[in-house]
Amino acid sequence: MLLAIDCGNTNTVFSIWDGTSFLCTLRTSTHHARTADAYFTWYSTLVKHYGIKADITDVIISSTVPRVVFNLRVFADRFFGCRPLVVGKPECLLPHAPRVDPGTQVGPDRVVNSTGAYDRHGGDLIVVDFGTATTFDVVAHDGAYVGGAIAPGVNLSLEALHTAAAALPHVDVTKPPKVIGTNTVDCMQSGVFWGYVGLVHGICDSIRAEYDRPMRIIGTGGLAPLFAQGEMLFDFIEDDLTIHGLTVIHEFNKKAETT
Ligand SMILES: Nc1ncnc2c1ncn2[C@@H]1O[C@H](COP(=O)(O)OP(=O)(O)OP(=O)(O)O)[C@@H](O)[C@H]1O
Ligand SMILES: CC(C)(CO)[C@@H](O)C(=O)NCCC(=O)O
Ligand SMILES: [K+]
Repeated sequence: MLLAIDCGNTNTVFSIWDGTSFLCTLRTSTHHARTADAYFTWYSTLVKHYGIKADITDVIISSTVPRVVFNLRVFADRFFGCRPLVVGKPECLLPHAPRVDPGTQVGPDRVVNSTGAYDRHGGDLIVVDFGTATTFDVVAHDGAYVGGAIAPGVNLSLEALHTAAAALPHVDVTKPPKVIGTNTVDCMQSGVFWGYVGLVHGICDSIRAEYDRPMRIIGTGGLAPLFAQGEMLFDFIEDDLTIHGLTVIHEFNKKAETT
């Protein structure tokens, strides 16, 4: 069985894939100081809680935080006796190499999202991921990541408002009842919610104008469903795109090993 690990700047997701379906998905905050033993304590407690019989033989990791990879490697080696595949390392083969400026280190999550989206939908896509950053990944007709855009994440923007302005409270993102807010919280939520709706529309329209073929748009990340509410931003919404992409890359490497 495969343990797929998606480490973002805010959250880390572990998902167990038995080759047909995901047995469980576990989420924790990302901390570079978390040790291999701490990962295992957390992991084994939850796996036991859910009554899952997981015989992990393989581990694949995508990490936007380079420092966490060391402890995750130790975790894989110590508890599952395996050498993990790490997306972005030379030994981890990709079905489609990114086509970007020389020397660019594309975020592994963006490469993995592109792979997962291409596997499900074919090429000519824009993948919009609402994580710590809001990223736009352009997937070419052949499945390669060929660029995109990086904007501040939704929660980051709300946090920045609260941090920089003494009179602005901490608020959670939600769709406000109206655009014209009549109290501080509604005004902040309006600015961020409608601001991001406009940002996603604007960037996707501009990408489409710059790209020479029709494109479909896929929304992913925890906040995609919120932004999709009645706004016609996406052709598809997928909550497991990054983890799915990891299973595709793992499969690709397994096949390459045996041929
Ligand atoms: N299934 C879900 N339903 C509702 N909210 C969710 C869900 N998954 C995540 N969230 C929330 O949505 C936000 C975005 O989650 P997501 O996992 O896409 O990115 P993140 O973990 O914030 O960022 P990163 O992946 O960069 O660490 C988070 O604040 C998270 O608490
Ligand atoms: C943009 C983030 C932070 C989104 O998780 C990540 O993909 C990243 O660190 N990227 C590196 C730069 C790039 O993708 O071009
Ligand atoms: K993510």
